[in-house]
Amino acid sequence: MRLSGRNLRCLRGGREVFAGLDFDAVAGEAVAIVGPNGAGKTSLLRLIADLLMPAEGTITLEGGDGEMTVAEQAHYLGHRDAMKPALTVTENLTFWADFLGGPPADPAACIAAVGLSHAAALPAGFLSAGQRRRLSIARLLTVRRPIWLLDEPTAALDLVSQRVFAGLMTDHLATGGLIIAATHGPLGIPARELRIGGEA
Ligand SMILES: Nc1ncnc2c1ncn2[C@@H]1O[C@H](COP(=O)(O)OP(=O)(O)OP(=O)(O)O)[C@@H](O)[C@H]1O
Repeated sequence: MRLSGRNLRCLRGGREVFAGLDFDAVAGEAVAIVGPNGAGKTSLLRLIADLLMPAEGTITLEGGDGEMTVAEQAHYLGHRDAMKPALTVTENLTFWADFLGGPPADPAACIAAVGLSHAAALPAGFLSAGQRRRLSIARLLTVRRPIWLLDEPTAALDLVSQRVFAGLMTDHLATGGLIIAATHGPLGIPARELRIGGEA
């Protein structure tokens, strides 16, 4: 599988954020998008996730499911954790599994994988920032999608959780997945750098 972008141009609010941007990511590989604040790291992830339209350029996927869009084969984990605060941790995951479609993994196993079993019955609104992020990471595991698009995924994670997450990313890559992550810090796994907008 190869995900590629060619000659991408991105406009936000009528202003050019970047132009002429190329990228490639292949199965088994992590790409870290780095660059200063406002360079367009989140915007690039949103272009790939089909949440924004490029002003120019193309995004193509070779070796994926030809009947599905890139977005349908991707998980997008934004820097704001998307969850329903009144639903419990387990109910949030069940909701996401239904919403995303496809054969769901066991919610209890996904919750255990991110170390949240003790909070499974708690409303998500009661979770700390790091626990919310761990619940978002559990969403990546509920339904298998080969492309992970991650915006500052390690923000709010303590060192133990960062190591757990690194293990989950390594497993994902080892099973043919690919990861593109916007990050200001180390991702915790080997990653090829895609720098946009010059030095941070
Ligand atoms: N909805 C919007 N309308 C207008 N401009 C926007 C909008 N969203 C983002 N921008 C602008 O687009 C530019 C790129 O933003 P983006 O969030 O992609 O940058 P980033 O590299 O992820 O930044 P950071 O490192 O601070 O997270 C910024 O100048 C931002 O102000």
